[in-house]
Amino acid sequence: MDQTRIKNIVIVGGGTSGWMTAAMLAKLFKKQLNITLIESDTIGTIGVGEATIPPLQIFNSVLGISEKDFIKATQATYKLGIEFENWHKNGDAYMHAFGNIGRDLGFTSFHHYWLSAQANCGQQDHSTFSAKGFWQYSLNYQAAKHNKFQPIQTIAQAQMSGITHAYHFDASLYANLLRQYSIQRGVVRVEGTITSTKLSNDGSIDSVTLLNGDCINGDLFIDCSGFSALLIEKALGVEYENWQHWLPCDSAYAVPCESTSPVIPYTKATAHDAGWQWRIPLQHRTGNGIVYSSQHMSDEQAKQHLLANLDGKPLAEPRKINFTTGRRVKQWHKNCVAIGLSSGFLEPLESTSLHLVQSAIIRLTKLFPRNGIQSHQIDEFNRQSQTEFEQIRDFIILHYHLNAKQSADGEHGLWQQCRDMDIPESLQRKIDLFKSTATVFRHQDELFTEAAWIQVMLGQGIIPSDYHPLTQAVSQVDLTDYLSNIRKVIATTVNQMPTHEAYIKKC
Ligand SMILES: Cc1cc2nc3c(=O)[nH]c(=O)nc-3n(C[C@H](O)[C@H](O)[C@H](O)COP(=O)(O)OP(=O)(O)OC[C@H]3O[C@@H](n4cnc5c(N)ncnc54)[C@H](O)[C@@H]3O)c2cc1C
Repeated sequence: MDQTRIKNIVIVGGGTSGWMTAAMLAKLFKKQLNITLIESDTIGTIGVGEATIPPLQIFNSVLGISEKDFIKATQATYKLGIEFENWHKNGDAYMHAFGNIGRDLGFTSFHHYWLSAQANCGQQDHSTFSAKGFWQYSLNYQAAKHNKFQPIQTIAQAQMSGITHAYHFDASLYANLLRQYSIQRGVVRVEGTITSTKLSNDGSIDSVTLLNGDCINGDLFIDCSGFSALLIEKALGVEYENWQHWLPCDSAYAVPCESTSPVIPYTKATAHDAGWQWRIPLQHRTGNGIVYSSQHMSDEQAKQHLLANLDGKPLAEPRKINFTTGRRVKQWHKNCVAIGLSSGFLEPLESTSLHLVQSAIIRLTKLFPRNGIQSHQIDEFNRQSQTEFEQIRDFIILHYHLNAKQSADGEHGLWQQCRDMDIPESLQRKIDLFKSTATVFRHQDELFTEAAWIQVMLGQGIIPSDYHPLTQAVSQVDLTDYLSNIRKVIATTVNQMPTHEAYIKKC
């Protein structure tokens, strides 16, 4: 491959992915790179993507942006998990709360002890040991449902972990913050619309040309152009692997509404007949959207459903977004790396897109070419990206597949279709193992934790038929004490926490 020193970086797109990439490369590589970012005011950004998962804290901290500054600049709130309403059956609710649940004993995860206690509890204590009772052992869940928040690392006296949090934030304010940050560190911002891309003889990208005729050359191009995938697809022809047969929603309407009090510290994802609706509480407004399958719901029905189910007055007209779930077959091809929506899109259900942006940036940084781009670097980048996308895909399919919902269109309805579909073998193995032994195994770098998988599998109605034999090493009396002690510790801790709103006001 080319032995040229990689020095001139061109980022195409100024959405969240473009500015996150620019900010991190400028911070880490300092003056070693000349970074130019091209964004089009005429085209604008997608303007959604406001719920995150915990690792974003690390991203901000590497950039040196304090939590306090971030919360102020982006009107952010804290997020302790996602509540799934009507996903298993209408009327049911459960939460994917971040962080651990209970306290493991040795190598055996907490939920095995809880299942053992549940199996032996008799009639008298059924509320404590019903499936819903599991969340009494989640500090995050209890804090979320009591509208409390405080960063707590550990509860040392009980040897339990503390609060694990992410954020809800205004995506355009975050992009503004990172734009200022990047420009201060030498990133050159060019406003303009790209009309053509010139390729070199070896098929890599030589330059892009703007509507005003300016031509911008680069050694490495980062395609952050969103769903238009201007470079990776339109210029280089890299294919897209369509996953709609597993994740059939393909449309959304988004609309902000006035915020309501209290500002809750969790996202709500409420299933409806043909998809689901999100509620993302920010300090100054609530972000809402409806995600649906256009085969099962018309645009007008979706818009009306969304507007009829807002918690406050709408602040704008609902905006339509079309998407195709799937992934770019090669996210790095030649001298072009696709980051953000150009690299693929999974359902927004578990708020994973910005995390995928973050991890692609970290991966690119780790594999960053010094003298010329090597094919081994490209292959490793693509291998890791594929694994990551597939693991997250499986977790999201789990929510759709394990449902016991009735819908008006019966066997032709979305939920029946999702129940009946063949799922990836990797996911089937996980479900089978949990059903029969309550065990969850994750691959080393897998994003979603054991606690996350357990909550969604229990929440979606799996009752494991067995649990780990090591639970039998603890007497029934000790087991009861151990569980009641955890419940007490959590209740006391939550009781002492300030309300979410009070904590934000102090930021
Ligand atoms: C319905 C929905 C809900 C979502 N919810 C979440 C969520 O809760 N959490 C989460 O993490 N993610 C979510 N996402 C994903 C999230 O919105 C994106 O990952 C994030 O906004 C990054 O987008 P982007 O920067 O890749 O693309 P965009 O924001 O679309 O930016 C593309 C940029 O490229 C520029 N551009 C395009 N073409 C040209 C051209 N010809 N010339 C010059 N510039 C050009 C545009 O002007 C823009 O600046 C959601 C996505 C959807 C569709």
